[in-house]
Amino acid sequence: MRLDYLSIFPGYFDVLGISLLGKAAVNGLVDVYAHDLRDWTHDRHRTVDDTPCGGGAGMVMKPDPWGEAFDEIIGTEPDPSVHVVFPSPSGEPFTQSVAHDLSSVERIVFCCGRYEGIDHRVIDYARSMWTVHEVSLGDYVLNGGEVAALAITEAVVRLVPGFMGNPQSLAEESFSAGQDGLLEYPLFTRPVSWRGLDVPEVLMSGHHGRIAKWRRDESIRLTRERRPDLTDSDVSARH
Ligand SMILES: N#Cc1c(-c2ccc3ccn(Cc4ccc(CN5CCCC5)cc4)c3c2)n[nH]c1N
Repeated sequence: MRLDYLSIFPGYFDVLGISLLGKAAVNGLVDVYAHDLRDWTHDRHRTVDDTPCGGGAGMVMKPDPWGEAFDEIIGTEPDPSVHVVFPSPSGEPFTQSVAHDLSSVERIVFCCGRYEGIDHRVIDYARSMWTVHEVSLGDYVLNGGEVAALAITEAVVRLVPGFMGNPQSLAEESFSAGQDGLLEYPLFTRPVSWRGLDVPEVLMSGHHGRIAKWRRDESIRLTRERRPDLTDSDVSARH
């Protein structure tokens, strides 16, 4: 999998050389390339923004540098196998399902906007050439797309076959299909007693049926308390 990042702050992506992602890069599972959008400007100030047409606050990212960067990094021929991700406050929700779909893709290009966003013609042009995902991490405001691109990267790459040491742990996670969309149960490890707090006895019983039931009940309880939106009527009926 090749990952490209286009940003006026390419240094954000230095972190991708650390930990598991660094290991994946070393193992050849993932190739990471960060690009400075200003390398495709031609004026003395390396300008990437301008005032919004129609007025309004802030600045908008000019289309020209993006177009020239696309030509050099991706190419000038349409190729639907290239997936271009635009993190955006007005994007569709980024979900585990989207992460799963992207984990089988060979090439992803992250376009990280700043200011008030990117001239919309850049997204329209990208849609005419490649497969585009305009996604939002959630209902809160970031200052740009870089942090979102890092989060999306981690969510996607950990699903790439061969990346995680123990693929079984992926199957048991919240939001993965196998859990009925329920939140994960509480986790415990040794010591059994810590500052007057004990591991629930059932988990030390060795009785796998009771343990499985306790975990299921906890997942249902937590989901009903914290994420009623995840417990549709069908799921509720089953629990
Ligand atoms: N993913 C994701 C994101 C982002 C995100 C992603 C990409 C960019 C590029 C620039 N910004 C800054 C910004 C912030 C707010 C606005 C909204 N406007 C402000 C005044 C009228 C509406 C426009 C841009 C970005 C923010 N924020 N939150 C998420 N979940």
